[in-house]
Amino acid sequence: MTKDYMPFHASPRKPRFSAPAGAVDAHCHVFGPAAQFPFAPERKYTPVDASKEKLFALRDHLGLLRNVIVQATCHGADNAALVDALDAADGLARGVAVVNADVTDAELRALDAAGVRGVRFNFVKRLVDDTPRDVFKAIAARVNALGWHIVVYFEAPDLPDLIPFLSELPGVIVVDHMGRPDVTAGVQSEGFKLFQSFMADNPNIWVKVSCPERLTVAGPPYDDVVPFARTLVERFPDRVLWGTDWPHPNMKSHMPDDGELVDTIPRVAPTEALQRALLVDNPMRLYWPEEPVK
Ligand SMILES: O=C(O)/C=C(\CC(=O)C(=O)O)C(=O)O
Repeated sequence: MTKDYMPFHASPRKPRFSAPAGAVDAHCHVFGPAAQFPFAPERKYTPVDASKEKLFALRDHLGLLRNVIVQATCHGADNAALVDALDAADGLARGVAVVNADVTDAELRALDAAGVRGVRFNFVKRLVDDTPRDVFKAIAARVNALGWHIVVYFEAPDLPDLIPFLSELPGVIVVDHMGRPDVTAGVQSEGFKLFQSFMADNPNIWVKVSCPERLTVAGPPYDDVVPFARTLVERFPDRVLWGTDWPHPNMKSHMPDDGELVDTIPRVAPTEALQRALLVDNPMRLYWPEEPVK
């Protein structure tokens, strides 16, 4: 395990907020178990095992119904642990994979059959080595043909450089963790305005209003992050997703209580209509389009 790695919260409290029926945790991970699914040799961190059983128990404890499990960098492009979790989820989980340029069409089809609906491109330098943009473009075209979308993870200072590239990618693009704004700069900052105009100019850009625990400087209950998420939910109500980010790898300041994270939802989505869009309608449209939402 990475030195000083913080394990996930052992006993999160029950949220006070009751999520609407059918709510989706649209950003979470499974790690290992390493004995069965070894971590990637090129990884930048080694986490504590975070099993599918623990993830599904947390889902139930928090009053959520479904998960979108996102491949994390510690497993590289080996999606075996992700597929194992999808197989065990009884249709209640979908996945976002990581693939290399040499992935075969048969491997992509197998991931699709397992419930993968997106591919993740990671630009965060502490997590990955650089991937040439032509490689990402080629992968994007191939997964677009399967009807998948693209999830991108970057930090706010990298957005100006990435905009031309991201604008060329086909299909829906989902930005992780609000593009990691500097919350100390405030919602009126140039950086956050740029992010919003990027969304306004490109109707295919969606955003996860997730990860207050990583973005905060003030700490729980995340008063400094809530205005950012609320701004995006109110301005782009049909293009926002929410997720726990469990098991919160690489946290340094504190380990969040997942019950408290759920309780930020009514603060970022203050009406029932916004909560339903954020937690049910939007993720269902992207990940379970074949299921009628009641
Ligand atoms: O949980 C997250 O989304 C964020 C991560 C880890 C990650 O994304 C990865 O390893 O792929 C982070 O900021 O360290």
